[in-house]
Amino acid sequence: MALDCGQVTVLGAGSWGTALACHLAGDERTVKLWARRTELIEEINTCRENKRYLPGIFLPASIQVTVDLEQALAGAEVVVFSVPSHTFRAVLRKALPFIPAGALIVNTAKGIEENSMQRLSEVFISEAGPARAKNYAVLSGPSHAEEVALKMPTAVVVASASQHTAVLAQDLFMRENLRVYTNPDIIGVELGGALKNVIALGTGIVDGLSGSDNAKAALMTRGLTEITRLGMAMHANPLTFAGLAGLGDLIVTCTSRHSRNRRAGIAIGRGKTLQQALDEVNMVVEGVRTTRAAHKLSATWGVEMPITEQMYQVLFHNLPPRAAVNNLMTRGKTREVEELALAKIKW
Ligand SMILES: NC(=O)C1=CN([C@@H]2O[C@H](COP(=O)(O)OP(=O)(O)OC[C@H]3O[C@@H](n4cnc5c(N)ncnc54)[C@H](OP(=O)(O)O)[C@@H]3O)[C@@H](O)[C@H]2O)C=CC1
Ligand SMILES: O=C(CO)COP(=O)(O)O
Repeated sequence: MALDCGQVTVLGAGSWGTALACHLAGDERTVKLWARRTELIEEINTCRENKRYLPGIFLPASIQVTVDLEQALAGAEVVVFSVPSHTFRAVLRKALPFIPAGALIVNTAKGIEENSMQRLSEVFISEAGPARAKNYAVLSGPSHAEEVALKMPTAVVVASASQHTAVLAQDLFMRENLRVYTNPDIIGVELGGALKNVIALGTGIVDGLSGSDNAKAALMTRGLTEITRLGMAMHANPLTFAGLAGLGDLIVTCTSRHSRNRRAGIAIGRGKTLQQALDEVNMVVEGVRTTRAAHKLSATWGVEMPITEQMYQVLFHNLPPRAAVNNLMTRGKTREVEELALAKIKW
C-alpha cells in the first residue's frame, strides 16, 4: 500500500532519480524532480522524456521538473536523494535550509565518501545533526532503473535507525512491481550497496578478458566474503550481506547488461584505460571511488580484502588485469571461512 503523502521531492534527475519519480508519481500526489541543468528541464518539459539517462520512458505530467532547489523542496513531506554519492554532501548542504522540518529523507545513492570514509548516513548526520537521524532511511538492493521504470518485478530493502521511518519508507515505495523489505542494519545495507560495485568492476574485467563463468562465480563469492568480513569489523550484521543489499545487489550488478560498473570493467578488461572506460559508460560508475574508500577502510579496520586490493592496483596503479587475476590465484592457501576458526568450529 502506497503511503498517503502530498508531496515527494526527488533530488537528482539521472537514471535512478527519474525512474523513482515515475514510480512515485500518481496516487494524487505532487512529485517534484530537481535537476541541476536547465537543458534537461527543457527537454523533459518538451518531450516528457529524459533521453540521456532513461530513454524511452514517459514522464507523466504530474512530475514537475525544476532547477530551483528552494522551489523543489517547498512543501516536501518526503525528500529522495538520487545524486551520485560523491556529490551527496554538497547537494545535502545546499538543500538542508529548504528541507521542511520532519520531512522523511530517503537516500538511494550507493557509495562511501572517499576522503572521510564515511557511510552516507554518517555524512547526513555530520551535516544535518544527530536529531534528524530518526527521519533518515537508505533504500538499496538489486534495482536497475531501466527495469523499475518498466515496472518489472523488483525487491529492495530500506534501512533506518528508526523502525517507524523504515516502515514509512516501505509504505511509500511498495507497489505491485516493487516489493520493499525493512532492515534495522543501516551499516550493513549501506556497505553492501557500496562495496558490490568494486566486485562488479572485477567481474566486468573478467568478462572483457575471457568471459570465464568460473572466474566470475569465484569473484562474486569471494567478493561477498570480504565484504562481509569488513562489514562484521564495522559492526554490521553478517546476515544482511546474504540479503537484498548484499548478495542480491551483487548478483544484479555483476551480471546485468544495465550495470554501469560491470560495463566499465568490461572496457578495462578489453584494454581501455580507466578514463576511456568511464567516458564510454558516460554515467556514474560508483565503484571507482568506492574502491579507493574500501581500500582505505580495509587498512583502517585491519581487514584482509584481496580482491579490493587487486582492483585498487588495476584502477590506480596500472596493474594489468591478467596480473591481478594471477595474483589472486597464487595467494597463499587458506580455509574458506576464516571466521569459522574464530568460532572454534573444528573438523
Ligand atoms: N541507475 C540505477 O539503476 C541505480 C542507481 N543507484 C544509485 O543512485 C545514484 C545516482 O545514480 P544514477 O541516477 O544511476 O546516476 P546517473 O549517472 O544516471 O545520473 C547522475 C545524475 O546526477 C547528476 N549529478 C552529477 N553530479 C552532480 C552534482 N554535483 N550535483 C547534482 N547533481 C549531479 C547528473 O546531472 P548532470 O546530467 O547534470 O551531470 C545526473 O542527473 C548512484 O549512487 C547510484 O549508485 C541505485 C540504484 C539503482
Ligand atoms: O546499484 C545499482 C543497481 O542496483 C546500479 O549500479 P550499476 O549500474 O553498476 O549496477
